[in-house]
Amino acid sequence: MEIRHPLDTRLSGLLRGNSRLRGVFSGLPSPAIVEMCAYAGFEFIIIDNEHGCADLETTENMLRAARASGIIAVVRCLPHDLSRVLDMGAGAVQIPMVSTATQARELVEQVRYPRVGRRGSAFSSRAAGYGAFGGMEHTTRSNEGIALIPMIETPEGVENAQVIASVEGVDAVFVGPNDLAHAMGYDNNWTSQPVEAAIEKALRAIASTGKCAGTVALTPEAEDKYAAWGARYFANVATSIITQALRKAASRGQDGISIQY
Ligand SMILES: C[C@H](O)CC(=O)C(=O)O
Repeated sequence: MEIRHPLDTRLSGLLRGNSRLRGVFSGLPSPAIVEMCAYAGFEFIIIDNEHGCADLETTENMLRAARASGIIAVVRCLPHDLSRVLDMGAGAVQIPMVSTATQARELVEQVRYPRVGRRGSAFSSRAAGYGAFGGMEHTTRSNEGIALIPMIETPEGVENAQVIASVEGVDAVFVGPNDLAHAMGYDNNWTSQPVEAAIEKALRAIASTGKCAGTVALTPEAEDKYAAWGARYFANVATSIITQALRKAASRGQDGISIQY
């Protein structure tokens, strides 16, 4: 019998490659949405534990659905949830509101076991196969394979994009355009010129370090524009896609309006 390791470490390798990666944020607390995104053809899903109502148990079941269906799972969570999210088997974590290299280094400490960082041990957790893949095997697989993706969402973060991306142990940096627009005083108008200029500045700075840059891309045109600025990791928003499709169906195809996220 072939046994699949519960801790999926594929993303860290892909982030070091050259190809574009496409995924979706999902605020919906459901293993079914994970499977739907996998069967739709997305490479990754960002299980949202910053927003939405997914609790930790549902998140663990969503990680199981990802492993079974083949899609890569990233969990977006706040730093104080990192320990439990990693123990339940997240192979990639995306952390909001990182504005300095010091904050990024602190996240590396939380995500990596000693001697690299100071993550607490739970070698009988799901991530370690409930002990079946514990010990040094688990330490090495986790320290080398878990992808850490800080999110830049403030003007300070944009200024520090290069040093944040340069932190050893950071695998990619994601620019959150909506929060950045808010922080810059443009409400959620992240297509306004000054916000676009800040997104471009951050993406170019991240890419200049050789680390993978990511952001939200809702259309192929947007993806191509951000790719020209150095991005390679693109996330759409599942709830918006679904609502938009439902609205179109409910209006018998009349209402093709694009939904904000
Ligand atoms: C879809 C996400 O909430 C993206 C994000 O954080 C943003 O600020 O934009």
